[in-house]
Amino acid sequence: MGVGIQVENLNAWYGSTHTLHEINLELPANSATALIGPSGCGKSTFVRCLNRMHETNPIARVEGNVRIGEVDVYKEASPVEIRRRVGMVFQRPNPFPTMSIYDNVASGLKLNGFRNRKVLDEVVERSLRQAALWNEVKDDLKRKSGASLSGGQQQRLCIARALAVDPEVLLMDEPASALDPASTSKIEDLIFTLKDEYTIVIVTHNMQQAARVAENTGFFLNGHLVEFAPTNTIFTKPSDKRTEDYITGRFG
Ligand SMILES: Nc1ncnc2c1ncn2[C@@H]1O[C@H](COP(=O)(O)OP(=O)(O)OP(=O)(O)O)[C@@H](O)[C@H]1O
Repeated sequence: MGVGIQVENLNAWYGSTHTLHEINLELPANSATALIGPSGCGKSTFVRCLNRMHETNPIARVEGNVRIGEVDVYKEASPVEIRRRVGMVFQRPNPFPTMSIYDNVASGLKLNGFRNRKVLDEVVERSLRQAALWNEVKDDLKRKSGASLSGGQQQRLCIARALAVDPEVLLMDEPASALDPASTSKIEDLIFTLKDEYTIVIVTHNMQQAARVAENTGFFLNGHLVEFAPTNTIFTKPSDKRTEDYITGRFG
């Protein structure tokens, strides 16, 4: 099941550059939230703070509180534990190129010491079905490598890999921006069905995509969260002039 995310007074830096300023936000469980805003406004930095990826950069720093369900991300859990609970999918599909499709999906479990073949088989099938890829790859699971799939299939493989460790939250940083329209549409359909079981945060430059998949949308500008509201409100009656200027294409 997905869990809610609470963010309080979140600030982030790269070196001495203050990149995120006092972000306060509550993301409901089992829903999709879209994050929009012009390039460089801090969307990726924000999602990377949710699963402690930000701190993998030696010059990066975070202050503030993030709760994923009941867990205080920065005080009560290790980065490894948080990254198991909070899966991530990136703009460019990044399957392990030399591993088979099967091993790509099973990699997280194997890393955690799972060896039971039957359990692994079940998890691989379930994850590939959830990612709507099973039917396309089931006959070549151990024969084909992750890199031999099309871009759209690779991205669904990465989604399957993220789901295999049973996360509660799925962060998707522009997951469809490198894909063609048909593959994009598959990813959007997937987001729609995955919401039943996971809480989803999706960074997107595509406002139609935000409108199609997300219940709520947050608009970032220069490291500030300008507005957070039901997606329909953001696109039809934004309360801040800057949001209106952005969605009507006056800047960005
Ligand atoms: N590794 C890094 N080191 C230093 N500064 C960084 C790093 N990554 C991002 N930044 C800076 O932090 C700010 C926010 O970047 P971020 O990637 O979070 O924005 P974004 O809204 O996701 O942009 P885009 O839509 O182009 O992906 C930018 O000014 C960027 O230059």
